[in-house]
Parts: sequence; structure tokens; C-alpha cells
Amino acid sequence: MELAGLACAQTLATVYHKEIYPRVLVCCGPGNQGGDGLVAARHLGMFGYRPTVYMPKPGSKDIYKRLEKQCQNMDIPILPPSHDVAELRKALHNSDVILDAIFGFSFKSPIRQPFDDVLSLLNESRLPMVSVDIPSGWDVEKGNDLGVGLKPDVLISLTAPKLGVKDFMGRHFLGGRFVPKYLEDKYQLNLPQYPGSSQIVELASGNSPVQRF
Ligand SMILES: NC(=O)C1=CN([C@@H]2O[C@H](COP(=O)(O)OP(=O)(O)OC[C@H]3O[C@@H](n4cnc5c(N)ncnc54)[C@H](OP(=O)(O)O)[C@@H]3O)[C@@H](O)[C@H]2O)[C@H](O)CC1
Repeated sequence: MELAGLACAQTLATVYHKEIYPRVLVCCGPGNQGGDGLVAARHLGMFGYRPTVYMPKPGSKDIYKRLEKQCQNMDIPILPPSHDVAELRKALHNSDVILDAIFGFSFKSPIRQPFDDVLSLLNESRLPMVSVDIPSGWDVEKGNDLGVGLKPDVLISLTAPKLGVKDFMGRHFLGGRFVPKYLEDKYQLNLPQYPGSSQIVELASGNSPVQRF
């Protein structure tokens, strides 16, 4: 989660510079991906961005409470969890870019409240958007087949791109630099080289290796 969150923060910082896009709305879901988002919010704060966390349904595991506490210790605002999207509407008016860390590969349609209103509002906002692993509302294998998913400009796949994003046409990065060579070979992941000590690498659109789940 720590390296995944750092990769998300590095991807957003690579594409959206803090001088132009200082206010980041970090939208977190209730699962591990939401944890990635909380980690990313902390790193973005350290990079000099002004993150705000929106987590309409906090994760129940203890790890999320600890990650939330780390954000609070850094005075990163966390909007009160609520099924009422009025808070989100206000927050969107005061944001420059969205980090979508709501759902990853465990999303199963149909979208349940309050996330259906949340995803619609995020799409309507037309703000620049970076999605983590899989745009929220997309199926891990079938992609945005129902058309209700988010439409991000940038995607950061973790470990390896999932089959559901094979048709993603925005800027596509890979992160989660924690796969040992023997596992990469065992699962024939065919991953690109990361430059230097960077936690991310940009994939040329259209020819990224995909991982079947
Ligand atoms: N190796 C890797 O790829 C790594 C990936 N990481 C990140 O973790 C996510 C996968 O995390 P996981 O906890 O398995 O699931 P998600 O975060 O995708 O979401 C699960 C929660 O979402 C809720 N959910 C699911 N579908 C719906 C829906 N239709 N409506 C509302 N809510 C939904 C679900 O709720 P339940 O009530 O069903 O439990 C879960 O709470 C992966 O994508 C990466 O981002 C690791 O962090 C690093 C390694």
C-alpha cells in the first residue's frame, strides 16, 4: 500500500504540476485502493500540494484508521463521511485535480449508494482526473462496458495493467515496483523497466502488457 500510494502521488505530480494544480481532491473507497489513496494524499502533502480526502464510506479495517490518523497528523482535511454528496459538490468547486482511489479490481457492478451519485458528480465536474489501477466503475476484465465508470485523463496501473484497461487511451503509467523477477517470470508479466529509482514508468498507449485476473 505504501509503494502503491507513492506511485499514485508520483504519477499525479508528473502530469499535474503543483504550481497549476495545487488542490487535489483524493477520493478514497472502502477497500485497499482507498488505503492507496490515503497514502497518496500524505505524499502529495509532502510534495507541496494541498490535498483534501473525501471518503464517503470509510474502510472498516484498522489499517484505514491508522492511515487516516497519519493524514490528520499532517493537517490534511478529511471531509465527514456522508451519503449526502453536497459535501462532494462543494469540494469539487475548490479542487484543481481529482485522484480517483475509490474502486480497484474488486469492484463488482451494480454501483451501490452513495457511489453511484459520487461517480456521476466526479464525471460531471470535468476536472482533470487520475485513476488508480482501474478507473472506478470499470470491470477488471470487461472495462467500462456499462458506461457508468469514471473517465480519467491519466491511469496508474499497479503491478501490471489489468485486462479491463486494455482500451484505455489516456496517459498510462505503471507503478507498484515490488514484483520480484521470479514472480514476473512465473506469471509472464513482461513488465517494462523502471527508470533509475523511480516508482513509476509511463507506458506507450495501446501496447501495454495486460494481466488477466
Ligand atoms: N497487486 C496489486 O494490484 C495491488 C493493488 N492494490 C490496490 O488494492 C485494490 C484492490 O483492493 P480491494 O480491497 O480488493 O478492493 P477495492 O479497493 O477495489 O474495493 C473493495 C471495496 O469496494 C466495495 N465495492 C465493490 N463493488 C462495489 C459496488 N458496486 N458498489 C459499492 N461498493 C462496492 C467493496 O464493498 P463490499 O461491501 O462489497 O465489501 C469493498 O469494500 C487494487 O485495485 C489496488 O488499487 C494494493 O494496494 C497494492 C497491490
